[in-house]
Amino acid sequence: MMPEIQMDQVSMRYRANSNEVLALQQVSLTIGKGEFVSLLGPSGCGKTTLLRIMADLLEPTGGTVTVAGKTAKEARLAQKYGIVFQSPVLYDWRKVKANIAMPLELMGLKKAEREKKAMELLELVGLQAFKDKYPWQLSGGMQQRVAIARALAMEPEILLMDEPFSALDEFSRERLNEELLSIWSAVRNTVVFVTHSIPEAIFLSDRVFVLSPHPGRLSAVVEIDLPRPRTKEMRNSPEFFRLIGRIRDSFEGV
Ligand SMILES: Nc1ncnc2c1ncn2[C@@H]1O[C@H](COP(=O)(O)OP(=O)(O)OP(=O)(O)O)[C@@H](O)[C@H]1O
Repeated sequence: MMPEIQMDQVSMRYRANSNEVLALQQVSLTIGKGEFVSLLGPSGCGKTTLLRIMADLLEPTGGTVTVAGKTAKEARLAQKYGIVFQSPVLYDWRKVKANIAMPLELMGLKKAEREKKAMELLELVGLQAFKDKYPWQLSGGMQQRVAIARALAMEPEILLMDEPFSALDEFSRERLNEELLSIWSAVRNTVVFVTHSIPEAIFLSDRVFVLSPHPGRLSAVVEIDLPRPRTKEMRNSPEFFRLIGRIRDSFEGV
């Protein structure tokens, strides 16, 4: 496995007024190129902090981060990242296709190239029929698919997703999990997915990094040996329940 993201003894200490919070304590991990991993843990364990450090949106107070042999900052400047946030950050005044084409426009691509690429991305996320709608005319799940398509527009080597489906109902969320895997099977980049849902982390990932709070640290790494492609029937399999049990156990004693 070729390493894509390496974190060595990464710590993050926040200072708020006179209080200090140790959000991450000496986290070391390696994520392989083309791997799908989840960062899983209860609220406040430092998942978002860890993701932001990977993306160079936040500088750690200790430790080092290496991304594809570069520093996180170099990787950011080389546009290695696509990011999807919890609530889709879309431009309300732009139609769906124009939202997806936005990064391509900023890169100075010609109109014909932008159109072609935007249509490919719309097809990838199954939203061709909605290309001329405005974001507010779509459901929450569809908006998040637009945000995913836009994050993929620059063909990022790494896709960082911060609880992208947590605002959706359980049914939409499970469907979006399946759709995300089908998109990923076409793209096959490295994905780091933040969630506090154990079944979501299992269903999606090759490996699950379990974090525990106060201070935030890596408490377990669980290999998900379910075959791919993953199917919804797998959610009811004994293997799936065994993995849920294993991850629950790794939280105990925290
Ligand atoms: N800017 C900040 N200033 C001070 N403390 C912060 C700041 N950001 C986060 N923290 C604290 O750091 C810890 C980790 O926060 P973080 O948001 O990374 O956790 P999380 O696991 O992503 O939580 P959630 O699932 O609720 O989003 C928490 O105790 C939080 O209160």
